[in-house]
Amino acid sequence: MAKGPASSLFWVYSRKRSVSRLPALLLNHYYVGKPERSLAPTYDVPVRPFSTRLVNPVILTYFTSNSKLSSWKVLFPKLFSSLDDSENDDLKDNTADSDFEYDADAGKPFDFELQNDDYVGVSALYEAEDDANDACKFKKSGYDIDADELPKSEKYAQMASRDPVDLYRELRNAKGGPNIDKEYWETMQEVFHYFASSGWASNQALAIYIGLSFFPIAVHKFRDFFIMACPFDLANYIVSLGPSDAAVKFLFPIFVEYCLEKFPDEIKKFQTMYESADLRRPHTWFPFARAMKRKIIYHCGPTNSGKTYNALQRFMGANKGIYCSPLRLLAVEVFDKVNAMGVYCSLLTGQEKKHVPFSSHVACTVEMVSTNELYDVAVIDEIQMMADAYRGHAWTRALLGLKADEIHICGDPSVLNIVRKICQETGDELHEQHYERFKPLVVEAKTLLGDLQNIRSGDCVVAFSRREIFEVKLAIEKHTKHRCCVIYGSLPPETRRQQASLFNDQNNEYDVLVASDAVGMGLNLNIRRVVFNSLSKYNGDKIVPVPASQVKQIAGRAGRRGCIYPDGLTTTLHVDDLDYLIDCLKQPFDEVKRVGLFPCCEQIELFAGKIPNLTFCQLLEKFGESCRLDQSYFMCRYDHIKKIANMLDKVPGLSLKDRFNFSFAPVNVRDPKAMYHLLRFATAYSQNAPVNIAMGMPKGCARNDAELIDLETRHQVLSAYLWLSNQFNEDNFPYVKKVEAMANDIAKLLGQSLAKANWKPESRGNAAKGNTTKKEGQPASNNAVKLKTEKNGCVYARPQSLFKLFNKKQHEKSLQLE
Ligand SMILES: Nc1ncnc2c1ncn2[C@@H]1O[C@H](COP(=O)(O)OP(=O)(O)OP(=O)(O)O)[C@@H](O)[C@H]1O
Repeated sequence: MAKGPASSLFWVYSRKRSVSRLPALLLNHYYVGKPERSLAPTYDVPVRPFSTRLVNPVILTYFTSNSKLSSWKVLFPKLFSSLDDSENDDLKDNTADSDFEYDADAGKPFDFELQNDDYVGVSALYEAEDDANDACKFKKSGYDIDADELPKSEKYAQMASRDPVDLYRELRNAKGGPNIDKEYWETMQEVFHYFASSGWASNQALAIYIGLSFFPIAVHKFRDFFIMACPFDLANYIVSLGPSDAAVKFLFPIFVEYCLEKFPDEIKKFQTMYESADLRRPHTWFPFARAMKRKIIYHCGPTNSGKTYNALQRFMGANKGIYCSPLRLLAVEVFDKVNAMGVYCSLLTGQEKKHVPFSSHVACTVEMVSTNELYDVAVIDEIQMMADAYRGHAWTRALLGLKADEIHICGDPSVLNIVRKICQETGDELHEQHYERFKPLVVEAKTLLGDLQNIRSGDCVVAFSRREIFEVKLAIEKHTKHRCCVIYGSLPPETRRQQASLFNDQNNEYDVLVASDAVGMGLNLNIRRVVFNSLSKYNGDKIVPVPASQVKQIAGRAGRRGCIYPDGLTTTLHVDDLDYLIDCLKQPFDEVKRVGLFPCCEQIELFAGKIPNLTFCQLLEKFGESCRLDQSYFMCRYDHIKKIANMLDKVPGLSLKDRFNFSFAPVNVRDPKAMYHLLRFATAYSQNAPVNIAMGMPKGCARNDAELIDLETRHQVLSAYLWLSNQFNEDNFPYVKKVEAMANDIAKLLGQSLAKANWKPESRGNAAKGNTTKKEGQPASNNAVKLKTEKNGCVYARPQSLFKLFNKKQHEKSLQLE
């Protein structure tokens, strides 16, 4: 039986005799103040401890914040409990029943923590009442005061302090229809609507195994029950609170009582699910690594400080080593470099396996790392990616599971503290080596004054969308003598490398690089100055400022040691962005509090065994809803995986493991063509037929943006084929050689197309529909002019300086205080 607060809760609940221990446990948990671990994964809403700060704090806040009532600072909070009278009596006395193994602290007087924001509504309510000062007449034990004689505030105070169990019992035993008028009824509806959408309440409900998906249904039923049975004074009080956090916190313990009684089956079901979706203590998943005494060396510093270089020295000197890379591109670079230095090294990425005879070393992408093999030295590059919302789990798994005597991890300081914590749990010995940048990065205050004609040789212009990248390239090539290379995420690694070499080579006309954030990692480039075209980007939802850590990482690419421009410069295109850039560079690294995890296939299989008859997509969803995590971890986002899983639900004959593997295939889920091919592959595989590629080669270079996007998609499909051939039995994927050749040819075509690209870019959606707005040969000049107009027309949402924002907030606060 798991020992989390939630499980202990259920344990007491499910034991008939000890039902009345429930409040004691809740109380203790609150009293201790810091739960050992979070109850469930919550992605946006911070996980709060389950507590009894539910009813009484409303009144307590009032009492404790009122100097006249200071004698009420220490109170016995009323507990909420089961409905068994005999057992409740024990609690009402606040005396511990030794049979029930009460915690010694249960029922002791304590100060409630004040959470002013939460209770603002109620405090304001009290303040509005002149007669509030008389509240000290009210005694907690004095329920015998005639309620009708009390001023309104006292009535509310009395109501707020009532035992939720008593209240629930009254409601349950109430006879007849609702006692409230229409206006009240509407406000009550709003209150329950607020309750149903409260992240706090849904999180707290997990403690009694009311899952997130069942929570709204439970609230709905509770609402119907409550409104039908609600007496006037109670309705009056709820209406006075209105749809507010105070109302939620008042209602919640009554809701708990209601759920415990009404939904035992649902609770039991969710408990079973909950217990099989256990992602706590992930370090124990790797017993062999735990049996080793590993030495972890954290190479900690900013970009271009020599971290990876030093780690690779140890890697090359080892008898057997593994290098784990964040990108395929970087794995290939290390593979080439190490072999060139005479150390036999194989390559292992999702798409390619290159076995070098007699090799004792391997360069792989971090997802491909083996936790079965034993190594002398392992290197995990860019360890801060542990916090990545999508891929973080791969780094976490590598750090926890690698069987290596010595593990070198390279990265910025953002994850230093959490790595320290993890090492304490794993028992590994941690050594820290701190680094400084070889040469400081200099910010050019002049900027480009909004004019791309101020671009110079060796500049890298960074833009955060494919569209912007091509617009900038077009403008530069139109208005200056410079030629541009291009690097962005959806280009194949081979093309990115080709573009990087073209830019690095001093003997050609390509002297400017236009790139997305993909330039921030992995490529050694001869960049003299990084120029930010903009500092906002679309995050799939809205336009947001580029995070400071990313700005640092990208700016840090300027002036790398060993390149022809060792002094790094950075600036912005527009003067208005300069403050934000400077702020970002000045900021210390944000400390990462949680790192990513994702269940392995076996964990999902185990979970599936508990709740049969669900599709794979539903299984993933349920797992995400019900899984438990320690405080240092979050479950990685899996919306893209779910999209593929959802599509494949229509393909019969695939095992759960097949579905799991297919769902991780590296395709852009927003690209319908790529998704279509993936579906085709899965269908053929499910029928045990040879999976064919069914895709021809394009005749030549792309002549417009739609054709360029088409090339990118084709490469992606080929890449997915190769990836799948490595996950499944190769017999099912018999065209690997052909596909490899096609992928190489397309990567080359892409390179050639980029060199010629002088057309106006389109969005992927338009291109996919074949909706080309620009025909071949259309003059580029109009586009460049349009580009300027768009810029002036505020298409770009400029991020504000963080310090300015901070000062503004401070100013607003002081005004509010005044
Ligand atoms: N001691 C050294 N001798 C020669 N070259 C070095 C040395 N240390 C680092 N370099 C070179 O400096 C450049 C930056 O080093 P490295 O890649 O190790 O930095 P980093 O801190 O890991 O940066 P990033 O995180 O951006 O990769 C590389 O080209 C590397 O080869």
